[in-house]
Amino acid sequence: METSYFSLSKKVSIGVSVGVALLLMVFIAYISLHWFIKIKNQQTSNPTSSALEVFHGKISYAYLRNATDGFSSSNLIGSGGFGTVFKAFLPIENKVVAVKVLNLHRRGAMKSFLTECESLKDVRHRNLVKLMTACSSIDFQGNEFRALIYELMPNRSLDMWLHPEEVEETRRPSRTLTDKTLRCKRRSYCLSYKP
Ligand SMILES: Nc1ncnc2c1ncn2[C@@H]1O[C@H](COP(=O)(O)OP(=O)(O)OP(=O)(O)O)[C@@H](O)[C@H]1O
Repeated sequence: METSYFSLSKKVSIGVSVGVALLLMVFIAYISLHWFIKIKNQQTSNPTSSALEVFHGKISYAYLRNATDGFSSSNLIGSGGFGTVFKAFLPIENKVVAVKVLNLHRRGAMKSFLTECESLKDVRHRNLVKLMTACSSIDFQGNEFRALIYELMPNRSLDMWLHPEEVEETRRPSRTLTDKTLRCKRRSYCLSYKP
């Protein structure tokens, strides 16, 4: 009688232990799954941060602002479809670089930023400009700020050598529609010209 009582209590305690262990495992699995989904959602809702993970050292807005003398026109190199390029001296790295500040009001600028971060992160080629790092921050006015930091090409762009007067034009603050049309026409003439 006593033996069967002991074997019953033993069975009950084994059953309870197995039940508790199973519950604990289910709980741990639930927490891990929840945590994994949360991290995954954070990455997709903020693609900039995942794109920037590739860089060893991110750079702050204040640091870039100082390095370009407040993005002064004296440091302006040129401007393109999605932003303006400035020459900057990075004191910690003791290096002169080119900083492309993206104009986020321009449609496609953010996409261009993310694409460049993703595509140029591992590219090392003597004929391609090296993307050193990027800046994803908020400026002093509280606006989103994105910049790409490239190795400075001292000889400037191929465009500068082919059409120096056109590149100088882009440094001017504003161009009229006629100026732009003439520039496009000259470009298409150059492209269609075959010697
Ligand atoms: N790494 C660099 N070093 C020196 N000058 C640069 C560098 N990157 C850009 N520049 C200068 O800044 C100008 C603008 O460059 P940006 O990349 O914004 O325009 P882009 O080449 O016309 O490309 P897109 O319009 O597609 O953005 C170039 O024409 C070039 O003179």
